[in-house]
Amino acid sequence: MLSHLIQQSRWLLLAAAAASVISGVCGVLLLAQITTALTADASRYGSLAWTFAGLALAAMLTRTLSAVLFERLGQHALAELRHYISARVLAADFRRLELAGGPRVQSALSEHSNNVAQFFVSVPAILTNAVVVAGCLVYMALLSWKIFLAAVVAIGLGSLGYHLAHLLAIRHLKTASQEQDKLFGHFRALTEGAKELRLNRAKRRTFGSEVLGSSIEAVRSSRALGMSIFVASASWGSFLIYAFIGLVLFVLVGDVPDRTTIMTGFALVFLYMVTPLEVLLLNIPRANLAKVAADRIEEITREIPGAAMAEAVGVPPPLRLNSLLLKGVKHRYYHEQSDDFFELGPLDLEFRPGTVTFLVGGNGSGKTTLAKLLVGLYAPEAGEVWLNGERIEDFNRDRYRQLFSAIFSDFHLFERLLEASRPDLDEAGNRLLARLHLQHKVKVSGGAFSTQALSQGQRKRLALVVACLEDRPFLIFDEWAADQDPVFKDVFYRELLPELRAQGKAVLVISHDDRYFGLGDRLLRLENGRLVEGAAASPQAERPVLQSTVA
Ligand SMILES: Nc1ncnc2c1ncn2[C@@H]1O[C@H](COP(=O)(O)OP(=O)(O)OP(=O)(O)O)[C@@H](O)[C@H]1O
Repeated sequence: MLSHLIQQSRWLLLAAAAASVISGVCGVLLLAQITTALTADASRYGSLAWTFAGLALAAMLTRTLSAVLFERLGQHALAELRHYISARVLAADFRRLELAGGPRVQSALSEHSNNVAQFFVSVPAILTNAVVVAGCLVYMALLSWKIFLAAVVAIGLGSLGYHLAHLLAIRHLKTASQEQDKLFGHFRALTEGAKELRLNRAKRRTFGSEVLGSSIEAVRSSRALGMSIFVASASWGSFLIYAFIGLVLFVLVGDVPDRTTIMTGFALVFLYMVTPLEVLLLNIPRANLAKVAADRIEEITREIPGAAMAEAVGVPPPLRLNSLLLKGVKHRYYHEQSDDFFELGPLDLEFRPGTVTFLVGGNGSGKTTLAKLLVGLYAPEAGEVWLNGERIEDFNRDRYRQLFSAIFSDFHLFERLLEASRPDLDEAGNRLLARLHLQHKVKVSGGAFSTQALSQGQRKRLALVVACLEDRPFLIFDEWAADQDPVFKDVFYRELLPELRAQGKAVLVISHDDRYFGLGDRLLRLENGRLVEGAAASPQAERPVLQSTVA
């Protein structure tokens, strides 16, 4: 992931890196100028001053250039990652997305992406300071090979300590990023469960301290521990530098004739080198954190492989429904905690245009799962789906899904009506709003609802407006009427459903409103994942069920 981002902007990255390196080189040359000026004749001051001024200016310009370029690279990487993750989520197989879970995806899109982008902020610091440190070491090597060898030993010890610390720290950083995915789930509960948390003080307290609080703490402690180990290893590096300075100044230089001048020169080099070295050692952990975040993003996106979703070029011809057959289809959910399965099917069903089918059954009997299987959100684990004589498989499932409009009980209303291809969107939308008695509350203008601050039943009517605007051949309503008042329930069952039937739509209505079951053409009953025969309409049903076939 990180290497892909680096590869993608390699030229800009190279330019930024070159600017960082030049800035570091200018820093080292400035140091050389300073040490030369300390011992130079007054006659050379003029030329030294000009060189010094030129180098200072070049250092400032190249540092600014590299910082700006890296900042741009960081923002570019962040945007790229967000595009990439969103595209993966948009294309992901629905079931795999359900399994991966929203909070982990949210975490990848926000925190992990930010941490990866931070890499591009730490790189210039690492590069510039690495050049300064390397330059100082070379300068010392020119002065004395003994000092150079001592520096090599110090660097070797520092690297070994750093490597060991790295192995330990990375474990804690990984634990922190795993815990952070869970934390995003708790953040969601914080707003989505706001009502429940306010109504029950004990629940609020327990959630705040034991669930949310402990998760925040777990992230904090693992990350703090990981970063502390890195920082401690950076301090170990600094200590080695001071030990090295001591060794050079008090042991290696010895009692030479020109001791004061030499000592002054070395002291200057060392002092000049300490800050870059510390900055260097502190920025390497950030780059490591970016690596951990990039691995996490990769792991999450691997869990949500893309389903075949060819983007149609232009407007594809609308799908027709002549017949839709489910032959022996099955779906299974595995419940890890109880180590058991819920199995739906095998189901054999046929749907034809112009029919209204009621699907009934107790809670958890598999109605919604059947709807998800029917609309192609789940690929059948066994059996076949046939549309108009064509078998539906992975390669044509996305096209097949375009046959349906569905309102599930956990439906989502988008801010904009996304059926943008209709030129009469506003007009048709407002007509439908009037039919659903919402014209005084909401308008469609500029392709969007004027408000969504409505009751749940009213929002469901907006979802119905969207479904009607989509004008698909097959409509699915998952307990749509459950939130409607008796008057509107009547409108739905007695007016809208017959109208949809008359328009030749196939309609599947998941419902518990048994007094209306007689208005359908067919009644299907699910019990524990199996379709059962002998579905009977309620005694108050309005007219007999025309058919009760399980094909
Ligand atoms: N996302 C899921 N992951 C795992 N198991 C699930 C999932 N969704 C549903 N199940 C399991 O499948 C069974 C059937 O669920 P489904 O939502 O299809 O029932 P339903 O008939 O629509 O129920 P209800 O009337 O309560 O809406 C449930 O008992 C549950 O155990």
